[in-house]
Amino acid sequence: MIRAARPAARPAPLTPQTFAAYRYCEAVTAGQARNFAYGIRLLPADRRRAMSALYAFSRRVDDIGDGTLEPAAKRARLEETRDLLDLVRAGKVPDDATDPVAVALSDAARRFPIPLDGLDELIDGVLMDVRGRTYETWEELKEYCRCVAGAIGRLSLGVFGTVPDAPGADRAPHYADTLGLALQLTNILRDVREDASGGRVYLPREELAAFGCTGGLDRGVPEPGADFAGLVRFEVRRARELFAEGLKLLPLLDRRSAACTAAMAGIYHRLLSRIARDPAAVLRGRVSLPAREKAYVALRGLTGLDTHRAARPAAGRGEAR
Ligand SMILES: CC(C)=CCC/C(C)=C/CC/C(C)=C/COP(=O)(O)OP(=O)(O)O
Repeated sequence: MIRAARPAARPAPLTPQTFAAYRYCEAVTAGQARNFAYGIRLLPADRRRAMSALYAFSRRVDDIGDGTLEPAAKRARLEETRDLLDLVRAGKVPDDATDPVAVALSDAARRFPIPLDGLDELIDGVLMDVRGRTYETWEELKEYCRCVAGAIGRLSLGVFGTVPDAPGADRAPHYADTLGLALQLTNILRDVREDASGGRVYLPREELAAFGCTGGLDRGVPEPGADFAGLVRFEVRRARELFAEGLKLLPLLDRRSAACTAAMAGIYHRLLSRIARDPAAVLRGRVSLPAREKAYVALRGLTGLDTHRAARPAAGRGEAR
């Protein structure tokens, strides 16, 4: 079980090489984490660095999956990444190794009880993508979401820790995992058209069929008679339930980790509300929040305000349901 928010012993100072490696990971995070960077920025330096290392490693895995290589080459690259992870886990990456992501992740894993097996799960999830797996039911899709997002929640919790003697702290991994599911389902709704045009359909086949949405999403034009808005509202309801459960994590975290989590979740929760108000928007393009709104949500994360709103049931907020 994860307990202390900080390692007990006074941490060793960073070597120049690990400092440079973290700088690289922080640049990747600042440049590419359009949403999550807002939360990560709220953490104290040691946790911010560790989260950047996790982000940079995850980004690499994701980029292999989303890239243009042939499936066999993608699988080979993913297995190479797994081999690198084994070296990190075994403590066999020296500070002067050439790969800054491996150096930073190794240092982070020495400082925090990060359950690195979560990164194996991420690789497994991306392998499902590469193999073109589709999902018949929510139960099946949930397994995929657990690998690619629930695992990120559990890895993050390793960096955050829980406050000492918090009642119910043993539930923290479950809440972190569930918050990851909420984020991933939101992501799947947001990217439904882009993914469909790349030949990837994540939403459960039986649910697509129940709403008559069996084709046309790649062109942004559901088939005649399809109830696309109904499908989206159904998935939004599910995502909101996952948010409500996952956000029970917040009282178990210290203020800065709670702020980071609240900012990440708050931004995605607002994205979900936008999608709920106008389901067809996801067929027209990528739904996103303006930078100033993300900054505002992050600020509210620091005060706990947005999180409480996200954790409340959504009834009566004037959105299509
Ligand atoms: C406890 C805790 C911190 C839980 C959170 C777990 C977490 C951060 C999961 C990430 C999953 C996700 C939706 C990734 C999308 O990345 P992307 O690069 O597609 O995102 P973007 O396009 O929105 O920037």
